[in-house]
Amino acid sequence: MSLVVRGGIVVNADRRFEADVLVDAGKIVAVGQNLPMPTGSETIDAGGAFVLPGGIDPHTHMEMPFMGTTAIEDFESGTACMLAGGTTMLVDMCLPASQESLTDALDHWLDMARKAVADYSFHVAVTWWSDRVAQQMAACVDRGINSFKHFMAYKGALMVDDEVLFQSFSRCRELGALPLVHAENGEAVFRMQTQLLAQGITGPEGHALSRPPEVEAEAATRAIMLAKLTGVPLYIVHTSCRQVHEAIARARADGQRVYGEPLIQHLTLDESVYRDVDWSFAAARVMSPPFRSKDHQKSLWDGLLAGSLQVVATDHCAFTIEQKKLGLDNFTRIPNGTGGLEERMPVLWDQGVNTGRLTPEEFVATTSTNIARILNIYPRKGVIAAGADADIVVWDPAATKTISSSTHHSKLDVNVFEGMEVKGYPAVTLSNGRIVWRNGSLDVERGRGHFVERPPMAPAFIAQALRNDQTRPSPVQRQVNLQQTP
Ligand SMILES: NC(=O)NCCC(=O)O
Ligand SMILES: [Zn+2]
Ligand SMILES: [Zn+2]
Repeated sequence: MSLVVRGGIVVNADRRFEADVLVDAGKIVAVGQNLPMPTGSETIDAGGAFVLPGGIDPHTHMEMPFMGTTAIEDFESGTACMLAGGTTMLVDMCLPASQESLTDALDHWLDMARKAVADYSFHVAVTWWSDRVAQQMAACVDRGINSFKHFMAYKGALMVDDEVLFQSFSRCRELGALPLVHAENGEAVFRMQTQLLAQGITGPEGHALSRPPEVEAEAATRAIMLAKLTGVPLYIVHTSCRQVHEAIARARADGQRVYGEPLIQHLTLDESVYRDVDWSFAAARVMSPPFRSKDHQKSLWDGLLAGSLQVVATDHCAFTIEQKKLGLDNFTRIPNGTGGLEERMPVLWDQGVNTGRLTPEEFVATTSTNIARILNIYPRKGVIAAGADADIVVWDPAATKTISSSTHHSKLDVNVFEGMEVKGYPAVTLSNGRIVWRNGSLDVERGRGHFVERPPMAPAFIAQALRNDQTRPSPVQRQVNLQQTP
């Protein structure tokens, strides 16, 4: 069915303008003023509100098996709650176990995601290495995956060493696929955890103490150098601190394509939570990297403004208080992860746009357009333009809401933004041309989401390939004159 979003101000990453948006068969078919209405089409009156491309959250963990339990958000509840907050696509982490085939894991994640109510894609993790993994990476690329995740932390579980990083980054370069890293030195974390436990520190404060910014900075710098050596762009997930932001900015100033992804949690919540006397309150906020000081937060905001950090994500990984209690007497066993899928856009608008840190255009860039470009799905996603998927948010900058676990749509029993008042909220969300959120209620259908295939060789890779070619090592041609050799 066709519909028209009338009377709004379209905001794309490059500009804003008054326009109607005509939608048919799940696609935007025209953007302009006084568009003719096809007979029988529905009208959504935007009433002067902003009309934005739907958000893309490039970092989530639905149903993730982790630390002896499984994250409770599933693809149905996760994609539903994100629509309520204006996000219309997520990219989840598909995690093969050690020795498991990457394509088998991809099949498993595709199967779990069948119930999604909105669009999704996957980064596939490389958790071990062999020639078979190199072949399976190519098979994943053939199936629409153009990014591979590497964990430099979680010793004894997902963590990989420098050999795997070097091999996998090199393979990514051959395939035109983007390597992602969780940058924390897992060995240093493990040693510090052991020391802290020996000192009798067993509560959630130990989590933050065992993962200071230095463990993140060391790993991020190492990954950046390995990306330089292997000639591949790099994406650093959950960039949480000044040191990593500065390492990314330095690398970019030095001609490397490195992307940084702060989370909405790290931008707005600080480390004081881990010293709360209420164990459940502190444990609910345990995630890696941990929340940081206000100085680090400022650096992340500055990075978004400067363009040295490009994307705001959530790393939505939902564990209930009951699940967190696995670590009641040992912080190293508290399942790591927090939620944010539904809150990312409103909190970023409230603390970014309403404070003048971001323009509405920069808000669109950091929640949608930049990641669509990085993941090579632009302009299908990330823009309000003819031909794009009709993932559209009518954004009311005057709407207010107090965030609470009692009203959110996630399966979680806590909300790390509990009590936060935000101004700026989605009035209507369209997913593939269908109204899925209006007047504060969801109207979603299990299985309506599509797997979004992402082709390799994004423009950054084509440019990088040229540079790699021009800087290819070459042998010295020598004339060997045996007669003159003594
Ligand atoms: N971030 C976190 O604490 N949990 C999810 C797994 C990961 O991304 O490291
Ligand atoms: Zn991580
Ligand atoms: Zn994650």
